[in-house]
Amino acid sequence: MALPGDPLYDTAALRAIEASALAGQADPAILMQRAGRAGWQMARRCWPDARRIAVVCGPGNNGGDGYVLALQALQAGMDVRVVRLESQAPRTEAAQAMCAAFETAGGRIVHFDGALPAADLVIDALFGIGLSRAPDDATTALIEAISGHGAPVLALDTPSGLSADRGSVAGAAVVATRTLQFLAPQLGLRTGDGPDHAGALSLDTLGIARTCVTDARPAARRVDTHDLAHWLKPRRRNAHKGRHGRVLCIGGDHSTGGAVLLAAGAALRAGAGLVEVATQGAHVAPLLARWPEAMVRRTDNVSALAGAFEAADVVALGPGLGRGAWGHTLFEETLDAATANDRPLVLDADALNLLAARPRTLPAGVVLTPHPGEAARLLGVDTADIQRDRPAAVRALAARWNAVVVLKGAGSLVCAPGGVPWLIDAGNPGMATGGMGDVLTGIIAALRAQGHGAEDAAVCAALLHAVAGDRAAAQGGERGLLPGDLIDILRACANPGAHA
Ligand SMILES: NC(=O)C1=CN([C@@H]2O[C@H](COP(=O)(O)OP(=O)(O)OC[C@H]3O[C@@H](n4cnc5c(N)ncnc54)[C@H](O)[C@@H]3O)[C@@H](O)[C@H]2O)[C@@H](O)CC1
Ligand SMILES: [K+]
Repeated sequence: MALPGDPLYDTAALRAIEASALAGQADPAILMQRAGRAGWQMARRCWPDARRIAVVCGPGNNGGDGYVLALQALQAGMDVRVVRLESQAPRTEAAQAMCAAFETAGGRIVHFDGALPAADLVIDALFGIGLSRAPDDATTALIEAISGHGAPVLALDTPSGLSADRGSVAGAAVVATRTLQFLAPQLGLRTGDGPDHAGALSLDTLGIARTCVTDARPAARRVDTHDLAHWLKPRRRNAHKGRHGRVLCIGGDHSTGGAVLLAAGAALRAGAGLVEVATQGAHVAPLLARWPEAMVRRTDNVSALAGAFEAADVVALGPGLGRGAWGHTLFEETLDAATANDRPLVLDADALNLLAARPRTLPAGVVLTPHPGEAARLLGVDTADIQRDRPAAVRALAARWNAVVVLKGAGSLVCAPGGVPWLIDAGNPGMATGGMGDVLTGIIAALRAQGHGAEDAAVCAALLHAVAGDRAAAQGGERGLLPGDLIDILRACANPGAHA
């Protein structure tokens, strides 16, 4: 069956796509011509009333695209200025040719002196996928002038200064109104800082053969609401509760009982057949009052759980576990028992911190759900290192722990060892609330219990979580969004097709 989602590419893959598209082409500048023309058509379509066009050109082929666009605009009778730093005259042969053609046609080039000319539209053709270092002071001033101009900004290929691979910004990057990507979609525009800089996204494949793209290895696959149906099929009519799996949630030390309550509720609403909770004695009654469908027991260690552990199809460990003696004991004993009984595990929150502090080999099929801070501890680096290159971080985590990893945060990434990461860019800032991760853990456990493999359960759960967050935010706004609001709406989202 075809994989769900849309592939996204990094710079290496885009270079390979370009090389295969150009193989056998007599004119290597053909793609630049098409890119500049596509940019001008997009500008006309989106801003038909713009008459004064400022085109900021850099020294590479992205600048070359800008000169082609500038010539097109000039020939259409617009008032066009190309603006560049004095030190950034075109350096590639193709860009030099496009610049010469613009000048020959009477086009004007001005050097940036701290301000851009008055314009109805600014074209950002400073850097594309060839960005290789943080911009210096003069370049930063130019980037800030583009973003602060006030007119709409159309970025060609990439908002200048943003890493097309990682979605990170070293120093400064253009904030565009729209970005027109060339050849194939870039991962960096969809993760990290990318969405805040790219604005609306468009793609022009520049007329290349489809196989040039399909032969390249994607850097990630992006899944969205409509992909839920790939995993969440209608149930068989003769279903019974035993068929939908049994989840055991372990956690909720004193003062953090709500975490395991949320995980259990999410597991129920994501369709687990049976949910059992092992927690501190004080939480048994409140948990039963909120979720009478759950089986709740007090526990001090796994031997007290014997039967529950063996009956469970999946064990979720971590929500509210804490790092005290109680959490420590349950952590060690659950991992021993899961290894001995071959039970799939979902590890979250303090189970991840305990794992980082006491590394051990994990049994097969584990799902880890770190936020960037937990991810940093699991790799022994700083949180900033994780955020600088989230795609590399999720791959490294999956390889280091031989587990499926959900790296949470804006643009969540899910990766199996040696695999291509999945990107979930649904979700919203309202979801940055304590307890949201517990809901995700419960959903993963429920899907795992219903028979999905570790990777399928993790990516589908992360998507379902984000979609539920967006639906809940659409109803009542982002500020004040609570994990419980997601649980309330989860059922509607977990039955795609039933509620069109
Ligand atoms: N790769 C492709 O498939 C195609 C590329 N085209 C365009 O060409 C772009 C790639 O061209 P290039 O490889 O020439 O790269 P860029 O034009 O993106 O930038 C590279 C140039 O900028 C300089 N540079 C990089 N970072 C800098 C910094 N921080 N401060 C100052 N200078 C810096 C480099 O020394 C080099 O001269 C694409 O993004 C796209 O816009 C299009 O013409 C058509 C197809
Ligand atoms: K650009």
